[in-house]
Amino acid sequence: MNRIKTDICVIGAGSGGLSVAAGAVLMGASVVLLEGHKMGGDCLNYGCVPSKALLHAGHKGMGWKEAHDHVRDTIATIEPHDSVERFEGLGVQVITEYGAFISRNEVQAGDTTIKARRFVIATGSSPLVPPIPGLDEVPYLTNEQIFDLEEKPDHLLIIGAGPIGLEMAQAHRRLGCDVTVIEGARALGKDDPEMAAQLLEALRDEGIEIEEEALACEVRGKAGAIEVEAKDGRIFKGTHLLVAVGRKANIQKLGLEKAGIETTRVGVKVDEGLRTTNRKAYAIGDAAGGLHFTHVAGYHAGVIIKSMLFGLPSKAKSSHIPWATYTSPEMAQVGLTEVLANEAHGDRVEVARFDFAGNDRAIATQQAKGLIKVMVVNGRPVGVSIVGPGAGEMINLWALALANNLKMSQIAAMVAPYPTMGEVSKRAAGAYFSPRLFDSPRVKRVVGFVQRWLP
Ligand SMILES: Cc1cc2nc3c(=O)[nH]c(=O)nc-3n(C[C@H](O)[C@H](O)[C@H](O)COP(=O)(O)OP(=O)(O)OC[C@H]3O[C@@H](n4cnc5c(N)ncnc54)[C@H](O)[C@@H]3O)c2cc1C
Ligand SMILES: NC(=O)c1ccc[n+]([C@@H]2O[C@H](COP(=O)([O-])OP(=O)(O)OC[C@H]3O[C@@H](n4cnc5c(N)ncnc54)[C@H](O)[C@@H]3O)[C@@H](O)[C@H]2O)c1
Repeated sequence: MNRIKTDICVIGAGSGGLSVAAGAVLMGASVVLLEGHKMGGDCLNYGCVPSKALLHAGHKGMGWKEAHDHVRDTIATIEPHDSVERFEGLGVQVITEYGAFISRNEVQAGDTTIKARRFVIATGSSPLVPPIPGLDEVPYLTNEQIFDLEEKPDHLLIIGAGPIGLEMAQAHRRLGCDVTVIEGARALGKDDPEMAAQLLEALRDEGIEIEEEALACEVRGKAGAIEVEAKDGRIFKGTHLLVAVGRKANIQKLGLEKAGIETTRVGVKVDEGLRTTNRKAYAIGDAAGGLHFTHVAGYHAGVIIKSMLFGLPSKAKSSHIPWATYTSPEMAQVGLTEVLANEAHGDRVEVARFDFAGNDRAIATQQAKGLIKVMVVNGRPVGVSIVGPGAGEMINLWALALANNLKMSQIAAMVAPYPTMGEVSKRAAGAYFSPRLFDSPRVKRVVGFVQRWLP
């Protein structure tokens, strides 16, 4: 039995845990990092990276085998960055075992007991498998198996039309599969309905069946012949089944009760500074149960490093966190949607819109279908929704604006190169000021007066 003492023990080497470990060790703390499965976590192995690689393969029209080789090559190219070797090179002590608390300040990992001044729970999440009758008797896939499918499904059924369901729907459709998505409520329910409608129309136009208000209630069949029955009796038939109905935090086997760490319905209970009910322990990323994104796990890492290493007050916010769905067209959001902005700010919300049809580059490159909406309160953006080609890149500007509480006048003051798709952001800011400048009798009076007197 080994015993180790360290400043910081990080449990989980995914997006969040790796960022904490690297940051903390480079700033002088001693760090032990525990990983029970694959370095890089969900994002590298079963999430962001393979899904974006498979979508790319679909967009490029690759064949099934080529597409899956591309997925494997992409992971292999990025893997060294997240590897045990790299982290040991940085000075982190990596233990490739699952860890669990045995007391308030000790974690057991294999035959090693780690006593640390601070712990970080960065154990991520797993696919939620709902208790749908019959599901446990048919072969089904989750994000942990779908990227390893050797054979091409003739007809992929997908339960859940969130980002996982729809990204996988488009990737598989473009790789030549029939695809039916079965959604219990509204597809892309967390996004702006007007934006989602444009994306759903595009997906349906390429032959993806998306059935909304179809709560899956029973699953039957066998490999190659699967049936999903919805609550209203509709029956969907396919050869393969992907379950993509959300996530559950990996917190069951952590011995949290031994450390006095409480949980909620969605993850570890944390305060604004991501501290758990045990003051020595923090929880970040998917394990903390909030927004499930790699960049959120990375942001959380920064928040707790400030507090753990420097003892400074530090709070995690979510009002400036962007996200994107990487279908074609893409859809992106930061801050409040129009509905949420209206709920929060009522009549004070003004919505500035600009259609991609008015963007010259979009016209020239045949990508003129898309929309940006900016929700503005007192001259500052509080939310931005974009659907269209490159939406995930365009949202960066607005993520900067919301993170720094910039004004619309500062966006309007930016000169954007012509012709770029990114000009839509400036034009949206322009749309906010246009009525104030061009429809204002006062402005017209002032200009008339000045013109009479100017030499
Ligand atoms: C299909 C899919 C696509 C996605 N696409 C995107 C995207 O495009 N953009 C985006 O921002 N997000 C995306 N996400 C979400 C993103 O993957 C997660 O939000 C992110 O990985 C969370 O990081 P994390 O560090 O909290 O957890 P993870 O990356 O899951 O890492 C947790 C690690 O902890 C390990 N672990 C668990 N328990 C223990 C233990 N007891 N001891 C030791 N180790 C343990 C696990 O093995 C794992 O390696 C996607 C997710 C999926 C499923
Ligand atoms: N591009 C990205 O950034 C990206 C991509 C994929 C995943 N992710 C992250 O992963 C998380 C999980 O994604 P997800 O798509 O699994 O979850 P989700 O919660 O976003 O969507 C799941 C959908 O399944 C539906 N559903 C639930 N039970 C059902 C049933 N019995 N029958 C039919 N429909 C049912 C829900 O109504 C919901 O619309 C996302 O919230 C996101 O944070 C991000």
